[in-house]
Amino acid sequence: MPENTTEHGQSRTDPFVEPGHTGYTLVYDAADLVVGPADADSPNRLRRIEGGALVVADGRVVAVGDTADVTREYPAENADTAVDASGKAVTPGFVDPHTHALFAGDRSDEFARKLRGESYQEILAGGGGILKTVRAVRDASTEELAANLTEHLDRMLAFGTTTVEVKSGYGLDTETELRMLDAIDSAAGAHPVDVVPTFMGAHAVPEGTDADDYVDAVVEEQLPAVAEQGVAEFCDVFCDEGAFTAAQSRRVLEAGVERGLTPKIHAEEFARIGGSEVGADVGAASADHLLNATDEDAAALAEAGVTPVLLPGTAFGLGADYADPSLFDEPAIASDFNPNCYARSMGFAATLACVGMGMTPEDALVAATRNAARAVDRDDGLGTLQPGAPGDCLVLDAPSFVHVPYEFGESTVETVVKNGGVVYER
Ligand SMILES: N=CN[C@@H](CCC(=O)O)C(=O)O
Ligand SMILES: [Zn+2]
Repeated sequence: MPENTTEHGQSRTDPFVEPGHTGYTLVYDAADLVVGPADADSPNRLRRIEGGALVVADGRVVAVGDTADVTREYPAENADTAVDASGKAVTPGFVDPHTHALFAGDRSDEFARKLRGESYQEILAGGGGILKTVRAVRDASTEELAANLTEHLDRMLAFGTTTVEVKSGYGLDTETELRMLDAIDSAAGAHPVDVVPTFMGAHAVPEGTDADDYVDAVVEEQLPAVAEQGVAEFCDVFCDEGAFTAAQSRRVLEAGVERGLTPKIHAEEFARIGGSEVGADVGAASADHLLNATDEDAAALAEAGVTPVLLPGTAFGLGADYADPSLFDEPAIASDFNPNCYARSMGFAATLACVGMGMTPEDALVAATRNAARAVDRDDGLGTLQPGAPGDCLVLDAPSFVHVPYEFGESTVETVVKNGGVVYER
């Protein structure tokens, strides 16, 4: 653990410092400091500074610019922590806006079954897939669930994720959905990664249950209990063939809005059944997957200000056609880490976004940071390193940010700074 950091490596909570005073973290001499998306009128997609420096105080970026200029006001010798980034790229921490990172059990057998030709939906219809994980989660204690999530958060942090959304949805009854959300809360409270909790009771129809009856239970029992406990920020639904219809999805999300939960929707993943339209109508923060979305869907989402979240790892793992990013305004990308998509790395998602979906490295980086922050309704500069933004950044063992997607199969992340504290060093 570096000096001047707390148990979890968080920065000291000194009051906001005046220039020249102590109480700040400095990252300096970066070969390629990526501040974030450039101004709309700039010819470049990203604002990048060669030889750049960054200062974080009280958890927020307070200065960014050329190292000589920045260190005149914030010298290295006065810093609580000074990180020499010579020859290295520095980027905002990754925001992963779609995961099912809390689960139990093992579904590696299904990987082999899918390779032999069984489809995801056939496996689900036969009681496997999500339903297999539901059985394992119901059997696990809340402590075991929290420990599982902590292990995944550790790995995600090492891969550069500093904010992650995590869904419930493997309980499918009030007690287990609440236990999942409690486990998310307890793992999150003891971990440097910021965790955004999402209630997803409408993830699958439990075995032996009528779908409409189950939607009644989600709306009348689960949602009120979740809202009363204040343990979720978003409400999500799997709107697809073999899961919930557009009408059922609308009902769940509208009920969530009434209870103060912001909607999200899994839309047009396997079949185009109207999820985008529902997402647009209910004012969802994001519509996710979108493999089968059309121009019309993309236009509806754009008009309603819904962030499209593309999940290239899912298509890769399923051997399916990727979503088409050119349809969408400012798409985000996410890992979709879950037992069906065992990929915790946003760097890998960025590689697939480039190689599989045809995004540029610039677009992939913005998708994994600023646009991903929008998908979880964060508008405080998260996903950028502009002054005022959270002090979450990555120092890469590489000379430019392009190495994030370029070096696939391994991670370029050498140091992770969260709220100004060094929380991971390789
Ligand atoms: N498609 C629905 N839900 C998850 C998969 C969950 C699972 O298979 O366990 C997803 O977003 O990919
Ligand atoms: Zn999902």
